[in-house]
Formats: sequence, structure tokens, C-alpha cells
Amino acid sequence: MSIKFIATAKLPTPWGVFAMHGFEDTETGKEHVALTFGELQADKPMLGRIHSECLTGDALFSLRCDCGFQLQTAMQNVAEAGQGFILYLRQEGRGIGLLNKIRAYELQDDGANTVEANERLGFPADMRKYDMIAPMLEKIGVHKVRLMTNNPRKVQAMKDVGMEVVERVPLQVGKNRYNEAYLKTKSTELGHMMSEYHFTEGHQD
Ligand SMILES: Nc1nc2c(ncn2[C@@H]2O[C@H](COP(=O)(O)OP(=O)(O)OP(=O)(O)O)[C@@H](O)[C@H]2O)c(=O)[nH]1
Ligand SMILES: [Zn+2]
Repeated sequence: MSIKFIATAKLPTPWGVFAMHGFEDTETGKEHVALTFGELQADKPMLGRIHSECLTGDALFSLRCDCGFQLQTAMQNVAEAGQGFILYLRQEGRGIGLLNKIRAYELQDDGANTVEANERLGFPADMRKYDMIAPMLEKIGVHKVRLMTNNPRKVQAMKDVGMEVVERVPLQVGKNRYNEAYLKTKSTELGHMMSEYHFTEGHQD
């Protein structure tokens, strides 16, 4: 893993002006982005999100998932807090890539759930890696985090790279009739912590 910082520029958004920091993973060629808002402080917990790329949800207004809603809400929350960050990681489709995600959606159109579809294509349910977050957070000066996520694996990934996750902030937005079954599968099969579904004990906070 070799993450190289490339450049910083302003990113004006409906919620305020973020700074956009570009990074290159020189091993994979992937281009990752860190957004920061306000002056970050290394000694204080910063509100933040680690967001995995979802072209369909983030850019094409798809209602099949909750990604676009989560991204918007996270950016708004950070701007309202006055300081914080979003890491936008280019691991589309939980790491299988856009075209394989479309293949997986085709299988889901025929009745498979999101985990079964990945498996039928020969992929694990979630192929994401998070080792790029350490050098990215180092560069933007974040060490303690209030992490907006429902995914316990992201909390663990942050701890694994030495970050202090002071709090997990739930991010349950954008539920609709097209993504209801997907959200349910995430909570029952992928361990996401979502309050409206029934959990076994291990899934509670
Ligand atoms: N393979 C596959 N990937 C999907 C599907 N739906 C969304 N994704 C991808 O899943 C990733 C988002 O992961 P989620 O599991 O929804 O949420 P998370 O980001 O892990 O957890 P939160 O922080 O709670 O949002 C993005 O990379 C999406 O492109 C799907 O049906 N199949
Ligand atoms: Zn999505």
C-alpha cells in the first residue's frame, strides 16, 4: 500500500466550502479523495465518514441503496458541526467494481439478495480493504473520530490502523420501497446496526 498525496483544492457544496485533497494509490492506480471542513484538530474527536464509492447511488440518484443519502447527510452534518471529514474511497460495489455490481444487480432483479448475488459471481460479500485510511487521515491530521456509520467492520478497520473511535454515530437515512430488502439484508447478513430490524445480541451497540 503506497498512498501519495497529490493536491488540495476548494470544493464548494450546497452545505459549505470543503477542502478536497486528492490521493493516489500507486500500487492499484486508484484515486481517493478526502474532504475536510473547517480547521481539524488532532487532539479532539472529529466527526467523519468513510464512504465507499457508489456511482449509482452517489451520482445517478439510485434508490436501490442508501449511499447517496448517507453521503449528503454526512456532508451536511460535518458542515453543521463546523469541522470534520469525509474519506471517499474508490472501492465501488464493495470492492467488485461497477460492471460486476451491475451484474450483481441483474441477479438481484431476478430475486437474489445482495450477498447471494456476489457469491454467484464468485466474489465474497464484501471485498473492501481499509489500509489506505491511515495515511489519508495522517495527512489531514485526524486521530480521534466520531464515525458516522452503521457498519461495525468500518469501526474495527479504524481501530486496526490505530485510530481512536470515540463514538459511532448512526447514519440511517434514505430508506424507501426499492432499498428496503437491501437494507434488511445488510442488517441480517452483513452485520449492519440498524435500529428498525431485529438483532441478535452481537449486533447491538
Ligand atoms: N456488490 C454490491 N455492492 C453494492 C450493492 N449495493 C451497494 N453496494 C456498494 O456497497 C458499498 C456501500 O456499502 P454499504 O454496505 O451500503 O454501507 P457501508 O458503507 O459499508 O456502511 P455504512 O457506513 O453504514 O453506510 C458501496 O461501494 C456500494 O457501491 C450491491 O447490491 N452489490
Ligand atoms: Zn449505493
